[in-house]
Amino acid sequence: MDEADMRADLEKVLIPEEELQAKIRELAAEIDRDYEGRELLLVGVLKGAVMVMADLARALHTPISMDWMAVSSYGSGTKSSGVVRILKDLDADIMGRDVLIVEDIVDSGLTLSWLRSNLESRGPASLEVCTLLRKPDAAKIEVGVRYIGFDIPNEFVIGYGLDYSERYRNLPFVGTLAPHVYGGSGEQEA
Ligand SMILES: O=P(O)(O)OC[C@H]1O[C@H](OP(=O)(O)OP(=O)(O)O)[C@H](O)[C@@H]1O
Ligand code: HPA
Ligand SMILES: [Mg+2]
Repeated sequence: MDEADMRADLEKVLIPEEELQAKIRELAAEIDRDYEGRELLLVGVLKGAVMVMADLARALHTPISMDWMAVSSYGSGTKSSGVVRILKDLDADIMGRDVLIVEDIVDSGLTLSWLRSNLESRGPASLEVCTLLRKPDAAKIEVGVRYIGFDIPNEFVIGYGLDYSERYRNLPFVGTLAPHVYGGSGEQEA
């Protein structure tokens, strides 16, 4: 698939690149203020959070380390299965550390809710969450999220780390997928 094909699969651009980057700088400034004098462990959730993690980490002045977890609840489709599997665990022990989970999106909240309690049980000094996107109308469970980039409508989105069947993660903006790509309305089923 070439770039023209990829763009033909797009329905619309929801958040342009410049807006994403400006928001990440805002979030970083807020995080810098909140963690002044401390050191942060950023925990990126693979693979979707790779882009947010890379840009957020570079916008922060707070000293950070990075670690990664891979969990999967979506498989290749557009609906959360609700079953969370650890595909790759953290390398580091987070006991006594200030930990910030970095996510691309909180959709049903099932992934994050599970991840938050999993990491909480490992005894960090503090545990907060930063997500670029959140879908308030899709929430099946409420999860505490301290830093939120954008609240978006309940549509399946792609780009800037977000995939549909592993594609489109490298788009520099967030967009919605044309229904012809997956034969759906775009609304996620409950
Ligand atoms: O709030 P939820 O409904 O649980 O959905 C959010 C999660 O789903 C996506 O990950 P996915 O399982 O697709 O893996 P990926 O990051 O590798 O694409 C996304 O990156 C979040 O981690
Ligand atoms: O809207 C979405 N797009 C891509 N991946 C996702 N994972 C949860 N929600 C989404
Ligand atoms: Mg995915």
